[in-house]
Amino acid sequence: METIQIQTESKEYPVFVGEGCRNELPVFLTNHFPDLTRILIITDETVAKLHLDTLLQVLKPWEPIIFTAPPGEKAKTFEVYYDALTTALASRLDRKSVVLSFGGGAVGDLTGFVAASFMRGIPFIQVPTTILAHDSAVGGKVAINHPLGKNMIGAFYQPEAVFYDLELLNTLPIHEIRSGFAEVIKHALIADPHFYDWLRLNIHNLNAITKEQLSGSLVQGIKIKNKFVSQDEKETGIRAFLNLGHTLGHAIEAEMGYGNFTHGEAVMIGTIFALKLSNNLLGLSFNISEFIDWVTELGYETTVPKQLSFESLIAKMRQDKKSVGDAIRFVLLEQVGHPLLQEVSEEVLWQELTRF
Ligand SMILES: NC(=O)c1ccc[n+]([C@@H]2O[C@H](COP(=O)([O-])OP(=O)(O)OC[C@H]3O[C@@H](n4cnc5c(N)ncnc54)[C@H](O)[C@@H]3O)[C@@H](O)[C@H]2O)c1
Ligand SMILES: O=C(O)C(=O)C[C@@H](O)[C@H](O)[C@H](O)COP(=O)(O)O
Ligand SMILES: [Zn+2]
Repeated sequence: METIQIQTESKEYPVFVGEGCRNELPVFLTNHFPDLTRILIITDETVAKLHLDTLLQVLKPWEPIIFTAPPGEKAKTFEVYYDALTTALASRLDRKSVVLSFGGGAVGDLTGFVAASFMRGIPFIQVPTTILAHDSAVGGKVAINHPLGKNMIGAFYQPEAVFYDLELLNTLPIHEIRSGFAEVIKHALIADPHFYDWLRLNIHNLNAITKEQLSGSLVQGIKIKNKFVSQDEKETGIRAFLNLGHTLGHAIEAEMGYGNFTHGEAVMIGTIFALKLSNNLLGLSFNISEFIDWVTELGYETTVPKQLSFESLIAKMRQDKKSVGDAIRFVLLEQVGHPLLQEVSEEVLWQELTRF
């Protein structure tokens, strides 16, 4: 088992990564929460069916309360958030209780926001079950969606610990592996040219990725995320670089209807778009066609879905959290490993979308 220590301004906490690391939960709970009253597990229907028994075996002495959300982005609605809070209240959670997220990024984002807002904040622990969650379970961005924009209602609220048990990833379908791996590629592009080259040379089939390749990629992704989050917890500066591919990616997710396009697959299209902008506006010399060939081999879509209009995508991008006034800002690359945040005019966006 590997431990990565996350050090933010508001909290320091461990991320345990390894097969079977869920078994360390009881010792952690006993040591860190001697007065623990109740545990509320927030999960989703799919994860509950596949893995909840395994977790309950470990947490048996605490007789946890369970709230089961619908799978995927449907977990990140105001209604589900409200229902989860109702369960917390009806089950008489108090400030000595712990909320535990058991699922992917959607469940994690929901759970974190429940924990952040219940009684103005009670502790929470992340037990992620997707590849994507190497990103979402770390760093404390918690949120639900609004029809007008992704993750628009939320908080910065760090977990007490992350138990990333890689055994739980074995049941992921290929499109979720692909979605999660897009954030691994993003982490490499913004921070680590050697890691990026290694990925491009070694990863050609996401169905056949070895355990060592996967755990190595996830650990490296978490370390890169930590580098940004530890210096800029609340995204006043460099944390925004973790948003490479997300300006267009979030607009695609919202316009397609949340859950109809996976987060990572939308981010990959957004990343290709940002790389093209970087080549055209910053003189980045990046071989886009080679990149597109590689990610096509991995099964990613590489263009904006035909049914989406540029007007509506640009309107959504205007509402992105990185926008200042009406100015849309993109994370671009000067080089692999050297990101920057740059305003891109709507006129340029329109031109680039037209030839994308
Ligand atoms: N907070 C952050 O920093 C951050 C970072 C990246 C993404 N996100 C958010 O995370 C979400 C996407 O994350 P995700 O893809 O993990 O989300 P998810 O929770 O929607 O999981 C994806 C799907 O996989 C299923 N699933 C989960 N674990 C499984 C398992 N072990 N086996 C089989 N199926 C399983 C889920 O039921 C769901 O249908 C988005 O809402 C995105 O905005 C947040
Ligand atoms: O942690 C961050 O910061 C990120 O930007 C990570 C992203 O992968 C993630 O999708 C995040 O939820 C996006 O944040 P948002 O502020 O653009 O909603
Ligand atoms: Zn993301």
